[in-house]
This record gives sequence, C-alpha cells and structure tokens, in this order.
Amino acid sequence: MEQVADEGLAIATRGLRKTFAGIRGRRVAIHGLDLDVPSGGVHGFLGPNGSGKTTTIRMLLGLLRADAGTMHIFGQPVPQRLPQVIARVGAIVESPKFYPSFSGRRSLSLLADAIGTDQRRVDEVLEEVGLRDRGDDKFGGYSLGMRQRLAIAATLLKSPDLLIFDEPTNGLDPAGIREIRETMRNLGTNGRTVLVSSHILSEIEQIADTVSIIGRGRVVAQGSVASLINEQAGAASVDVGIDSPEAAVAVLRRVGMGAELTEDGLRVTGADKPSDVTRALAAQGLYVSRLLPVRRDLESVFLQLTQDDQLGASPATSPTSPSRPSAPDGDFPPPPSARGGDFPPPPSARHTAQSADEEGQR
Ligand SMILES: Nc1ncnc2c1ncn2[C@@H]1O[C@H](COP(=O)(O)OP(=O)(O)OP(=O)(O)O)[C@@H](O)[C@H]1O
Repeated sequence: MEQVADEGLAIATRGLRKTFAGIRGRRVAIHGLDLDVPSGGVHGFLGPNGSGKTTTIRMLLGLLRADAGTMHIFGQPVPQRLPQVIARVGAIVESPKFYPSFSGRRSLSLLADAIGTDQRRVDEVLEEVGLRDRGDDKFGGYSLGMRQRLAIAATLLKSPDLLIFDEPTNGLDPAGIREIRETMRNLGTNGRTVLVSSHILSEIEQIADTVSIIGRGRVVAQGSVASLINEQAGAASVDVGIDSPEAAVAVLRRVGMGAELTEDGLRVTGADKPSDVTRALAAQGLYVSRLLPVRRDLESVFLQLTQDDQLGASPATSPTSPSRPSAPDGDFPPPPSARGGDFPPPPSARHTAQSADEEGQR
C-alpha cells in the first residue's frame, strides 16, 4: 500500500469496506468509506446508531480487520505501519476502568511508569483536563464527567498528535457533557487533531471545525460545519403566522414555494429569503402576523442526509424533528442505551497496535 501524499490529512480512508457474519449471510457495515480528517482541530464523526462509526474507528486502531480499502494515519498506511504511528495516537474506544480507591493522580502516575513517560506529564495532563485540584481525590468519588476526563488525561500522557474518542459523552448528564465538550474544544487547539464520534449533533456543532456525516457505512457529507449548513440553505424554512392559512398555502404554492399547514400557521420552504414570503402574500392581500426563519443547524442537515438511517432509529438518535427550531442550549439527554459509569483506562499503545478481528463478538 503506497503512502498518502497529502500530509495535511490526519486520517484518510479510501474504499473502506467491512462485512460481518449474520444469520442471513454477511451484512455490510462499511460500504466503501472515503473519510478525510484534516490535521489540526476538532473533527466530528457523525452518524446515527449503527451507521458504522465504531467499526471505522476500530479498524483505524487495528482492533478490527477491514475487508477491503486503504487507511492512512498521518500518511502512514495502517494497520501495516501502525506500530510506527501509534505513539502519535491516543484513543478512548471502550469503557475505561480505574481502581476506585486510587486517586486520579496515582492512576496516571502508574500509567506513566508503565508507558515510560516522565512523571512531570501527570500534572500537566491533569491541568489540561481541568482536574488538577481534584487529582488527589479517589477515582471512586469522581463524577462521570470527571472519570471521563481522567480517561482523556491518560490518553494525553504520551502527548499524542491525534486523539480519537468514540462517543465520549455517552452516559453523562448535561453538566458532564458540557465538561467534556469544553475539554474537547481545548484539546483541538495547538495543532492537535481530535476525532470525536457522536450522534449528539448540537454538541458537535459547537466544538467541531470540520465534520463527516456517515449513513449506512458511507460518507454522505464532509466539510466545515458552516459550509455544510450553507450548502443545505436552500432547504431552510420559515415559520409563518397568518389569519387565513389555507389561502396562504395556495398562494405560496402558486409562486413555486413549498407550504404546509402547521398547528398555528404555515411552514414555508423554497423561499430565497423570508421577505419573499411576505411579498408574495401581501400581493394577494394576505398579511403575516409572524415570520420566523427556522434556524438551520447541523442537526437538521444531519437528519436530512441520513433520513433513511433515521427510520426506526431510537429517539435518542433523533432527539428533535428536522423542522423544530433548535433549542438555545442544545444539550440532549443521553440515549437510553448509554453506557454505565465505568471508565476503563484507554487502550495502551501496545494494546491498540494489536490487530484482532473481533467479528462476531457482539
Ligand atoms: N462484531 C460485530 N458483529 C456483527 N455485526 C456488527 C459487529 N460490530 C458492528 N456490527 C454491525 O455493524 C453496523 C455498524 O455498527 P457500529 O457499531 O460501527 O455503528 P455506530 O455508528 O458506531 O453505532 P452506535 O452509535 O450505535 O455505536 C451495525 O449494523 C452493527 O450491528
């Protein structure tokens, strides 16, 4: 496998494919995935449940074998050259565990010895995840957000250039989610690359520089959050309040806009700008009492692009409908399937580099 010429990419996959054995033959989980993660900043890896995020991450880390395609990390083909590149990668893919009776500092100190890292890094990484003042408290007394931050601190010990986090906020309450969100944002500065998978879209929108959206094992869109939202701007809608909604629907449809009745008015699509709606209606003697652009956000783009995958998905995957204006804060409760409170240590470099096909273990 040849080297990737583009050194600007932290991760690149081409034609990646993975099937799993099922009762009715093999099922395709990853379908020719072409993923580009630029170097530096936070990259959101988004997709509904079962779309293939974890499978992709596990293949990148050499924990699962691909059926076909190529993968590169910092230009090095993996898994072939994973031993050479793994020192630059830190990852949390599974529930970590630390001894409840050990302090966070002691756990990190033991880990630093195990991987041959200078003990001075322990204080630095505690500081980096905002745990410096709580470093001497026992792990058993940590909140879930603090436990997850300790796991992140452990991945930072070897000063990786690329951090990979698979659904790092699963199981956390809104306060914990906010803590991790801020930690991710901070980690994505200074040239480091953070790949974070999630289905909590509003969260990613707030912290990601770029995103990839996957559906059924394929990338359906990737780029900056702003460009993805703008690309879909034509589908933006306007919430209209009016006395004669049926007549307004007929007028707007006649001029080529999409219009549907809602509980207290209309939802209009296909208008270049909201004032076009007012103008078209006023020309027919209809005057609006309310005109609210429905804010486009990453979530509505995501839902639109992965519509097929959303069918039958759990409510946690699609916490709001595409047409609902976004909540100002954007925190959603964790999914019902969220993991429990155990956070095991991140995979060590040695463990991560091992290649093991875990097919059928689920
Ligand atoms: N070891 C396995 N054996 C059989 N099927 C698997 C295995 N691992 C994953 N799959 C299937 O592959 C598909 C992709 O799963 P994957 O866990 O990668 O999705 P995901 O996007 O990470 O979902 P989630 O957000 O729920 O974690 C799913 O249909 C899943 O059931």
